[in-house]
Amino acid sequence: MASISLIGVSITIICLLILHRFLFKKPLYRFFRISWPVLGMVPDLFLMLHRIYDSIVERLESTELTFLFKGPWFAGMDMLITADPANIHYILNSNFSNFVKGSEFIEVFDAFECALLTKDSVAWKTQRKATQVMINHQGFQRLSMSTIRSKVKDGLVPVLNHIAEEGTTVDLQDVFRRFTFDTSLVTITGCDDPRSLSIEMPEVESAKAFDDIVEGVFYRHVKPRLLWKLQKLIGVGIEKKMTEAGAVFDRVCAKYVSARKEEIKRSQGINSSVESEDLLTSHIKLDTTKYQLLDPINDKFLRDNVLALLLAGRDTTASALTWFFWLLSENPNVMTKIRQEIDKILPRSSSGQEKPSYDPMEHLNKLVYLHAALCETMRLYPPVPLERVSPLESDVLPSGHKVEANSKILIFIYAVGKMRTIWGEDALEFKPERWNSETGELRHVPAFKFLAFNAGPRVCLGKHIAMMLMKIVAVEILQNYDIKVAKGQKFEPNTSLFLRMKHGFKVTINKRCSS
Ligand code: HEM
Repeated sequence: MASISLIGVSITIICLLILHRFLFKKPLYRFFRISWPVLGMVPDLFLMLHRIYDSIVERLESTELTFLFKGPWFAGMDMLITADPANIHYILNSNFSNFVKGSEFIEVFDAFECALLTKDSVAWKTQRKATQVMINHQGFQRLSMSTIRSKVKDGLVPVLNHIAEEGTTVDLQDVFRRFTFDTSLVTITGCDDPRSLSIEMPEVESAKAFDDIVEGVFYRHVKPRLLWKLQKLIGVGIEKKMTEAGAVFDRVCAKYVSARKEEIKRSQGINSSVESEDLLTSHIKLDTTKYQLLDPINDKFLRDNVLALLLAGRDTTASALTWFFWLLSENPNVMTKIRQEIDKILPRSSSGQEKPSYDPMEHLNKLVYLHAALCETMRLYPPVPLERVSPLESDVLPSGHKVEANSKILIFIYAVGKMRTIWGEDALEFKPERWNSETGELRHVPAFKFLAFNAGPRVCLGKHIAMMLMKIVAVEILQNYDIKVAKGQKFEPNTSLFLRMKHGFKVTINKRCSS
């Protein structure tokens, strides 16, 4: 009886709060404060959905960087949210073996079941070692560099030139997502089909399927487990879309796998020194005497890894590039400084010229201010905004918070870069200078303060390639084009696995006169 009246009181208060929000168009309070009977903090979550990231940032700042989000009773949605570098260092490094992705993470990411992303313990260690060897392989590095350059020349430049000539507006975020999709597809599968970045901007079935899977995985994170499982069972809503997308991906990937297997068969014994090698080929050729836990004979193993590598490389770099060009438009002095550095260090190239005027390996590392501006972008807008882990055994974090075995911990990467206690009073300002020393060199920043690429033993394996790709694109655009942001847009992050711009990034483009 008592609990029924508690529910009644909760519902009445929530209705009043919602009414207040709609009548006065502003929230009663700015961040999660109240855990309601039965419903936990879900009403607050609902009221602040339109500014969820900033609400969590404010709450973290007011609670010494860690707080417990309470979900509804029995929904299994309680989670400890932290942005505390001491906790993060403990979880991702000093007590790494106790913090795993966990069984619920694997359920949520079931489309990636056999991939490195979902592995823990010994299986993760073996697979990470194998993937690291493949990514560091000279053949893959060569393929990545030549693919990025050719996609700039044959994909990006013609599209930017076309937009400039037509004088129309384009969504630069969409352009970058297409660019990184096409680039990743070649370096991961060895296939250059379909090409999503062209003047026609075609809708590509596999890119759409990929988006549906990512969207579905995100909703599984925020819905009660029983609800999405039920939706999956009866095949409705986003779960239905995910199943259909999985089938598209199975079909497309089977084509890539058989093409690579054919190619390997054809080239057997012909050439032992590999000029360039995509990651799918490296997976098929995996030495199972060395990596006994891996199963390259199994097509599902290959398919899940292709999908996970696309996930790792596509939206991450596209997101960082989008926020980078927006921040430059807001900070023209930074843009001028980057252009001056490029002009000083790189020989001038004209847009899309046949041979690059610089050697990426030799010259790009010298662009320290550009490097700093990219890091500063990802500090404020980390492409992967959060990371989820689960303790194997109950533990106490350096902040004093107790965490039970199998509970959920959310490392809120988005907040880490915004905390005044971590980055100083100017934390919200875009200042690439904070990454450079007085002599202009790159300053060392502890990985647990700058988490965009994760930290500790599970740090991103594609960081070097991602930085090269972003620098090549940035140089090409800054040397040859002026980007003008279209008026009347709102710039805010969406809520997804990746930090995209919710409404896109519409710009007009002018070609710069070469001096
Ligand atoms: C700006 C671009 C990128 C950012 C911000 C980024 C960020 C991250 C983050 C935060 C993680 C940890 C994910 C987790 O454990 O849940 C991660 C892992 C990983 N990343 Fe990246 N990434 C980027 C580009 C790339 C690229 C281009 C590749 C591939 C060539 C790549 C390959 C990987 C792999 C294989 C892992 C899994 C490591 C492991 O679980 O041991 N990443 N990345």
